[in-house]
Amino acid sequence: MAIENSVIVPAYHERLNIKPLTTRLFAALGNDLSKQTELVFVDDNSQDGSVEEVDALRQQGFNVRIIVRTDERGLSSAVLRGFRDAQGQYLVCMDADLQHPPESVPALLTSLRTHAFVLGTRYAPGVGIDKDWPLYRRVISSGARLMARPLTVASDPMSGFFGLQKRYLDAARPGDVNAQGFKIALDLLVKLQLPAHNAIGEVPFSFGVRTEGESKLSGKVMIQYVQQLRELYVYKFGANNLVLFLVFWAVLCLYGLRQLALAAHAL
Ligand SMILES: Nc1nc2c(ncn2[C@@H]2O[C@H](COP(=O)(O)OP(=O)(O)O[C@H]3O[C@H](CO)[C@@H](O)[C@H](O)[C@@H]3O)[C@@H](O)[C@H]2O)c(=O)[nH]1
Repeated sequence: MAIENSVIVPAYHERLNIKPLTTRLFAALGNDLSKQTELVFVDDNSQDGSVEEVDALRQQGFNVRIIVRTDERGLSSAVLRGFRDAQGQYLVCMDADLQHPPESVPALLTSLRTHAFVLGTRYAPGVGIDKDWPLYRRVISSGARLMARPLTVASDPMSGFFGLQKRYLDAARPGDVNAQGFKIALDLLVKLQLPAHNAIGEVPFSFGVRTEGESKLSGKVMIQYVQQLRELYVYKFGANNLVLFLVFWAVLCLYGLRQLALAAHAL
């Protein structure tokens, strides 16, 4: 049976998460969907046994493979590499660390049949973010989301759990999509030529906490986000509206200070 769906997982030092993610994903897909779906890890030469782990799972019959990059590092560029290499027309991106539930992938794939882009969202009734996700990450995430508000109508553009139809990516100009940093979904939402109506579907999911390995979010990634935002504001509104960007930056600082003050008050 032809491969229609590719699930792309950027992975750096994620050996311990590879097996649970693979088994949970294919269990959630069930027999029929599993036959049409490949799982592709894009690893940046972790050298932690991830390759052997994937090989063992493939020998057990799972349609899983791993691309190892030796000349590049970074989440967004790893995702783009996986998308380029994918066999399927329906692409899903998710983190390796199980914060994105593999059980929600079938819903994303279903929604992709009728939408060009589907976003896994943590901001919908009945779902949310695990209470153990650190306060400083919540503050950063809320601020980052606020700053992206003028760029897209999507409720959770910071999400790393999303899908798209490959033809829209194929139609983008080479080099148009920003391969730096972590915020690949936001970049694609702004830059791809999506249909005017009913382009974006949303699938609510509950964001868990990582139990194995560590987050790779660093100060450098945050600076890359600010640079990316500046570029996106210019892309969408033109160079003259950079002032908009600065206003939002100011709002973000005030919001962050308010959240910190509230947190300090609660201690
Ligand atoms: N290949 C590769 N993968 C990477 C790299 N950096 C991170 N990854 C992989 O990308 C995924 C997410 O990285 P984390 O470091 O776990 O990110 P996070 O702090 O949990 O943040 C995630 O959740 C946020 C939700 O607020 C998202 O905003 C963010 O984009 C990311 O998806 C993981 O599978 C991780 O191994 C890299 O340099 N190279």
